[in-house]
Amino acid sequence: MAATFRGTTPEPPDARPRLTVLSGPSGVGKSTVVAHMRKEHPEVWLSVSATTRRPRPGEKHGVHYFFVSDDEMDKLIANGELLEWAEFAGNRYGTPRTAVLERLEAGEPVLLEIDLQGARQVRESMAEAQLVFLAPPSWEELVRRLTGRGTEPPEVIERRLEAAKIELAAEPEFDVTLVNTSVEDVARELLALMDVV
Ligand SMILES: Nc1ncnc2c1ncn2[C@@H]1O[C@H](COP(=O)(O)OP(=O)(O)OP(=O)(O)O)[C@@H](O)[C@H]1O
Ligand SMILES: Nc1nc2c(ncn2[C@@H]2O[C@H](COP(=O)(O)O)[C@@H](O)[C@H]2O)c(=O)[nH]1
Repeated sequence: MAATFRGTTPEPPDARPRLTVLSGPSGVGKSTVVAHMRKEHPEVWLSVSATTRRPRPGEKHGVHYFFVSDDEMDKLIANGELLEWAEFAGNRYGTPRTAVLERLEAGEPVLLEIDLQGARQVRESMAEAQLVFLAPPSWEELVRRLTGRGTEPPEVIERRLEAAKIELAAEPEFDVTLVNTSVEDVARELLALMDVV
């Protein structure tokens, strides 16, 4: 397991299922790792976020995101329905609160895939949450992955890379860093951190 860990060895996982937050710069491979992990372990519950971003080809409402209007997002925020929310590269994203709390109450392992600002909010409101940072093998590889994905125009890629500089500098705030060199290795390590295997 040590292959992709960076920094100190994490504490052994607590026996209780708890909230795990996966963050890291746009394009590092968070969704790829989570999809790989959930193929083998569908019992890991992934929160579906609300977003004002437009769907990419193939993205489905209620599966990848709840795609909402600006007005709907305003209401979710005003009504306190989000556990956390943030503006990222021109769109807003937030985690529906009730579903997360219900799953934790039911004793299920819960995973959030969110940005740095959201991770900081979760740390404030749920001190027991485990914060995992997914890092790229290098800056050049991050640029290659984000550009190679082909889902954003150049100006949006620039905004995401500007945000990535801030996110990479915040790595020490996280409990654990995993370097995404191999999707399979990182997925296995994340499962172990969540005490699923
Ligand atoms: N270990 C890896 N090696 C090579 N390519 C990878 C690896 N992990 C992910 N990728 C590729 O990198 C690109 C970005 O991955 P992905 O969309 O999962 O990133 P993300 O962190 O979820 O991004 P965002 O935060 O923008 O949603 C995809 O094309 C994916 O196939
Ligand atoms: N703070 C939150 N960030 C979120 C949430 N859902 C996703 N995200 C993060 O936004 C960026 C961009 O995502 P993309 O799908 O447009 O590429 C990425 O870092 C996601 O992890 C959320 O609910 N809250």
